[in-house]
Amino acid sequence: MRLAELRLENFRVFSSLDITLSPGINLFTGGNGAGKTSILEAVHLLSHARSFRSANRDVLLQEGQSHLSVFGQLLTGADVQHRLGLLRTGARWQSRIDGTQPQSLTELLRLCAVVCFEPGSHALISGPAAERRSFLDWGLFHVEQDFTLQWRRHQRALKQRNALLRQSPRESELGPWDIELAGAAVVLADYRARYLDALRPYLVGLASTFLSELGAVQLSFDPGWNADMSLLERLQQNYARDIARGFTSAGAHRADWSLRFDLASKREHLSRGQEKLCALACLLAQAQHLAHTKGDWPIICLDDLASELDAEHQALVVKSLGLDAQILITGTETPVALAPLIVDGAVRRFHVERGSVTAL
Ligand SMILES: Nc1ncnc2c1ncn2[C@@H]1O[C@H](COP(=O)(O)OP(=O)(O)OP(=O)(O)O)[C@@H](O)[C@H]1O
Repeated sequence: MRLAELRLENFRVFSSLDITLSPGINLFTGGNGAGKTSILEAVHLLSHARSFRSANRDVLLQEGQSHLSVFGQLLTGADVQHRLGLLRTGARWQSRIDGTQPQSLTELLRLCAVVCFEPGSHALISGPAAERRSFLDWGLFHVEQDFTLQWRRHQRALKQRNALLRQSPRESELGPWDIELAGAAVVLADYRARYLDALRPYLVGLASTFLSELGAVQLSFDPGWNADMSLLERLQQNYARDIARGFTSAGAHRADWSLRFDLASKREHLSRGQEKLCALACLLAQAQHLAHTKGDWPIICLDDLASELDAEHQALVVKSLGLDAQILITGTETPVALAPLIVDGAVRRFHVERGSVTAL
């Protein structure tokens, strides 16, 4: 899929922006604070309904303005066209698909898939487990129709059980919620384990290309509870502890996964640059898997590529990008790895300067 056009109004430094994007590589260069990352942030917003740099969507609104909009004309691999919009008026956010308001924002997010590598992406490797869970869950949202339903069922059961735990319940009162929660958690764990299995060949390939010095890579999955007993038994065994703490201590909400290299057995053995390459391998593996399962590449955003990776790794990354994928890259300078592609005319270049963008 690709964005043919991106329009922004009152989005961060951009009062008004309207750009036509190439279906292939798009490069945005400009000085610090020009607004390059904000363009990728807007594209990411159409896919995730949140920014990758702040949990607070209010900061996206241009200082002093009361409304903002992000509009994208999306073309899918099957040549289907959609006009996607996210609007904020006052404190209210609304979504639009082809001019009408969908029943839920999920409909819009399902249409547009964007994978984004940015300076904070190393959190996927070194950050909390929640980062890695949402990586799996985002991929599953796009490849498994039923996943969202199951995820919501699990969230509901967890919320109810936790609410009950805070009221010092009798053990018998927890029973029905244990059954509901354990049932939903087992389904989620199964989805997640299978998804990680499906990613494995892509991830192993990319990780060994980007990080060949670290030897073979192993992937492991932790569903969020020990396999020595069922989750239902575990929940029952943890009653006293869960009631004392007021929350459920084991289950799919504690799931995690990890990558381990033969020659760097602990995560702490990785340099910051290696963590970033590892995260990039995960994100591109997710993009490749999505392309092969859905027959359509997600849009790939690479923020500040040249300052994140050395020239050798930039070249490896550029080589491993899907030829059919739309790619948006930012940088204060042109990344060296893109120079040959620019000579071939394969890159559409834009100059960004404090809130305005010029196609070069
Ligand atoms: N809500 C806002 N309203 C107005 N301007 C904003 C808002 N949020 C950020 N800015 C401005 O937008 C610019 C930041 O843009 P962005 O982070 O996209 O720049 P960049 O080109 O990626 O910079 P760098 O190369 O330094 O990372 C800054 O000039 C900042 O002051």
